[in-house]
Amino acid sequence: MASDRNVQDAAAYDRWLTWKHGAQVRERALRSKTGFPAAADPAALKWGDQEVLEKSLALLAPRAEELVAYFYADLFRRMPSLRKLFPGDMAPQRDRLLAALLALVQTGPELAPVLEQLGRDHRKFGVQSGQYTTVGESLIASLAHFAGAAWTPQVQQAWLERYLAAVAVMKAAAAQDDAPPFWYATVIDHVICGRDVAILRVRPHRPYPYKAGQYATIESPRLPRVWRSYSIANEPRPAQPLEFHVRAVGRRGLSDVLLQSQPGDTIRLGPPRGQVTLDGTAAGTPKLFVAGGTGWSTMKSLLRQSQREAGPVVPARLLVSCRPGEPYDPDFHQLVRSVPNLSTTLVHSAQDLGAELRSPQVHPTGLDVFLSGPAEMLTSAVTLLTSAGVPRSRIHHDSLVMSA
Ligand SMILES: NC(=O)C1=CN([C@@H]2O[C@H](COP(=O)(O)OP(=O)(O)OC[C@H]3O[C@@H](n4cnc5c(N)ncnc54)[C@H](O)[C@@H]3O)[C@@H](O)[C@H]2O)C=CC1
Repeated sequence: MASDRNVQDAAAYDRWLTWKHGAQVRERALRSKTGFPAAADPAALKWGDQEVLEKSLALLAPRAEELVAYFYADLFRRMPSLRKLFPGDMAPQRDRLLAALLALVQTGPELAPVLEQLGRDHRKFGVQSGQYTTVGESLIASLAHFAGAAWTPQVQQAWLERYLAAVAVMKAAAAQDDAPPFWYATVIDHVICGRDVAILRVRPHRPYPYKAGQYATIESPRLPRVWRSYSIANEPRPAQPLEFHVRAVGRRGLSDVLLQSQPGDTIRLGPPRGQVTLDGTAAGTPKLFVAGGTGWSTMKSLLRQSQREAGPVVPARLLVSCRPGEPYDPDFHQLVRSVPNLSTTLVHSAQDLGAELRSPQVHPTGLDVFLSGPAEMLTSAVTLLTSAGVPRSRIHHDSLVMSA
């Protein structure tokens, strides 16, 4: 029998659910009345009682993974047509939902900007407004099932309010967004650099407006409905192809599939996203660019943009942490040499990067910092820089926790 971590389609979910919980429990869950209202009144949004939600989450946490698997099984039983909106491999999807639920309870209304973006991003999946109700019904039924006797009317009310508030924010943002939900683009070429990175160039079929430092989500027909984020490594210029840096991870995920793409392949791009841009930073203030691995692509775009628009970046420092034998990018040395007053340091370990970030000359007063790389690198760099006195508001990086 499949384990709850690797069941991959609706039928397998259903078999797993029946095996795990018994047919009667499953039927009860599917029939459960959640009292789910048809729509939330946006003028009277309530976010649910924080204390009640936190207690409920703490109770559910030990079985959270099971709960999420149960939820998707329940959802696809209620509305089998929803299955086609999701990728074949549901494991990453379940992890995302779990992270989203945690953030929703822990962060509450302050999560609104993230939810707005999530709502806009869901347009590219073709989600219909009414499907949010089915998802909500299924979620409440799943929470109720796992909470057991602790599922009181008060707890249900808190979860309902929180879910409805989140969905209202997502739907409102989606309704106001008049940009295309996605763009088609044709692969021009890809060049393998080093052992396992490809520099991929694609041409969108219609203008794709973005800012240097932003990223795009990409989907390939070779792996339908799997969207992943990649920085756009060049600065925006009319009619210029977009460049992405993709490292093989060996799990037959999107990066591996993109490494096999052929000239002429059509892919889809989600709308450009991301806060790591030069917007709001003065041209003359000191800047620190910190890149880890293929996070270099974000810095490449920012450096090219600085070069084109504002002349020399003065003064600026670039720290790149990469694997031995890298940087992989054949443009790297020429580009960094061509930016006047840019001082560049290459390191090959987290420890050496930490030592550089601790060095006082790396953070002069008035500094703006731009970070891109593995999540662990972002976390440790933010901790080191803020404890060295760099204001949090001057450290720019993207969090992809709830990206769609
Ligand atoms: N491909 C893209 O367009 C972009 C990728 N990213 C993310 O950047 C990462 C890049 O992956 P790889 O190239 O495989 O990177 P990698 O695994 O080669 O790591 C790059 C460097 O990050 C540093 N690092 C790792 N963990 C650290 C920690 N805990 N503290 C401090 N430094 C640490 C290491 O020094 C390492 O050399 C991925 O997580 C990817 O999601 C971010 C932005 C854009």
